[in-house]
Amino acid sequence: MRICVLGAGAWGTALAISAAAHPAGHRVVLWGRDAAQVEDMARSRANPRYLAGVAFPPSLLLLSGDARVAWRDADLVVLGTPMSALRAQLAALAAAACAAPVAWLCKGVEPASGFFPHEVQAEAAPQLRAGLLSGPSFALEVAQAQPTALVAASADAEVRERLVAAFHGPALRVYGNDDVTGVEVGGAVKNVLAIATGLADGLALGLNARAALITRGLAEMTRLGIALGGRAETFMGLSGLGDLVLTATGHLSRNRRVGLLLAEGRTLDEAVRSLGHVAEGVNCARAVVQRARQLGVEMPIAEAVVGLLDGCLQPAQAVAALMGREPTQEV
Ligand SMILES: NC(=O)C1=CN([C@@H]2O[C@H](COP(=O)(O)OP(=O)(O)OC[C@H]3O[C@@H](n4cnc5c(N)ncnc54)[C@H](O)[C@@H]3O)[C@@H](O)[C@H]2O)C=CC1
Ligand SMILES: O=C(CO)COP(=O)(O)O
Repeated sequence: MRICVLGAGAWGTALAISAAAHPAGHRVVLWGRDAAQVEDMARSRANPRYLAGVAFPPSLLLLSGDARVAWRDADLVVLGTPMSALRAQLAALAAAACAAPVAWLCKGVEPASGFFPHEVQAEAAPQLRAGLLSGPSFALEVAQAQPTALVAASADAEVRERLVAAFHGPALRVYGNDDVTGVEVGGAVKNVLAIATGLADGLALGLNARAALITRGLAEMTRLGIALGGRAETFMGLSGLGDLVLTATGHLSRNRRVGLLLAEGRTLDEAVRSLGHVAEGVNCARAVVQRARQLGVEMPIAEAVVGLLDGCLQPAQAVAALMGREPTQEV
């Protein structure tokens, strides 16, 4: 299969490495917008800026310049860019009449519209055959071929099958799911919740607090997802509970790291700048909460994260606000 990955950050590069090493012998092109970075990668056969210490398989092709040259022969186009690039990339693919299935990797909500990725696609590029990959997957571990399970979500069975054929392999299990809304809500909300657990851990609030945040956070994610049309069981799966546990507890998470840095007293700007990578939870927390409010869905943990990010709440006030809520039923 000919696979084109657009976006040479951590996750796009990791999946390109994984696909290029696949026993099926896929022909994989990794496209990056920064010509100098792509030149360096082609020379060093690695992406030290985003994935230090991982060598590229010999067959991986690197390209920059006109993205159409990279994807025009592809059987599958993968968008390895953040949420902020999604609308423009989809519109460009649709305008150039891309016939191959397109799958995005970004996890979040568009800040201006409050749209989840499939809603952006429905508006910007409805003619594309589309889907996404999600689930608990730190880029570095996938690039190192450590065992990982992902979800390929699409309403279109052929798109799901294409994603499975492209990526399912010895170190990567890829499960299909037609609940696109549920999978996307899990991926977006877990990033917001990871900021909360990072903050709690940074403040040394204890393991009980972390478990409470994860569990009640899962309840918030599930309430929002069901209100948007997702299925309850999706939130108990890889893109829900699975990715929430990984991101809320794993030291490789950028979103969790933002919470840890805020707990140290760093400003949000300092925290985000020090990452050198995108932290989607920072960009989309407010839009997630606004979407929930419109639907009458209660998300107190996500609301507290927004208060912290906006500077309206200090960490101790956020904890007091959550602990001071009226007693209520668990379910
Ligand atoms: N890193 C990870 O472990 C995982 C990341 N994701 C998601 O994948 C998305 C990308 O994340 P990362 O690769 O980690 O981010 P990153 O911060 O490592 O890299 C982002 C890349 O996108 C490029 N980019 C940004 N805007 C662009 C545009 N308009 N056109 C072309 N390239 C553009 C940047 O130059 C950079 O190379 C995010 O939504 C993230 O939540 C999902 C699963 C795992
Ligand atoms: O989505 C991820 C793992 O599944 C990566 O999470 P972070 O963006 O917080 O690093």
